[in-house]
Amino acid sequence: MKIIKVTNQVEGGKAAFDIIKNEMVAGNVKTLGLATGSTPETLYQEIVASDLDFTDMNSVNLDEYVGLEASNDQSYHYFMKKHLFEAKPFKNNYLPDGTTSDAKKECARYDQVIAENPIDIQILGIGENAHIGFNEPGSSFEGTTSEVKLTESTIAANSRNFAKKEDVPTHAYSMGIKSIMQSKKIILLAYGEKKAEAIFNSLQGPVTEDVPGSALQNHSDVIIIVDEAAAKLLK
Ligand SMILES: N[C@@H]1[C@@H](O)[C@H](O)[C@@H](COP(=O)(O)O)O[C@@H]1O
Repeated sequence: MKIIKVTNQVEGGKAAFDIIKNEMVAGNVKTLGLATGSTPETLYQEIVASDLDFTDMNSVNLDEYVGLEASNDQSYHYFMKKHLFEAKPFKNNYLPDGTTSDAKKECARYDQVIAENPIDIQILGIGENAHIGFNEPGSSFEGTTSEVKLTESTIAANSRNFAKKEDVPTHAYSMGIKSIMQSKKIILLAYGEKKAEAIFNSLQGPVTEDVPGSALQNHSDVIIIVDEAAAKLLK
């Protein structure tokens, strides 16, 4: 596990961009695993401002809220379009379909998408409770795509993006930890003091399903990009 400390989120976006660019130039990337949330926004800004071409590449996103149409401005489809896909077209962009009510079928479909598009580099943010994707504490490390019930703390944290807390969906489809761990390379980004505990527990605490991010300790190629505040509990 390599830890890169940066001064702020803009520098973090640049550091992640440089890694992705080098891997792309070396011909190592066919499929990029993407994340939502405010954390990867500066990385996406770097990509948009660059001359990198994604038209031969595929993207696979981690998750989507259940019940939100792609046109809903709170959906992760919408987020990705706005922050990346509109400016940088890919061959295919895959996300779970939040409007499908047949959860079993949708999760099987998404597992198939992941199997057909092995992820070369997976970008991750982390929740304050150390969730990755939407895999909340207690999620199995052997899990594949599933419908997840969001915890109260995740709903509270994510409510800042919604008009009111009641608008936050209670469920999401999320890629499982097993699938995340099958990515060849993982870049986890975290900024701000609110993430300090999650970063410490994930990187230096025991490896346990109570801390989803701690699964990353078992991966052979993980790069953590953190600012001082998120790194402040690390020893
Ligand atoms: N499902 C997403 C995660 O993938 C993301 O890492 C997390 C943190 O969001 P933020 O980057 O806005 O702090 O939020 C959501 O729950």
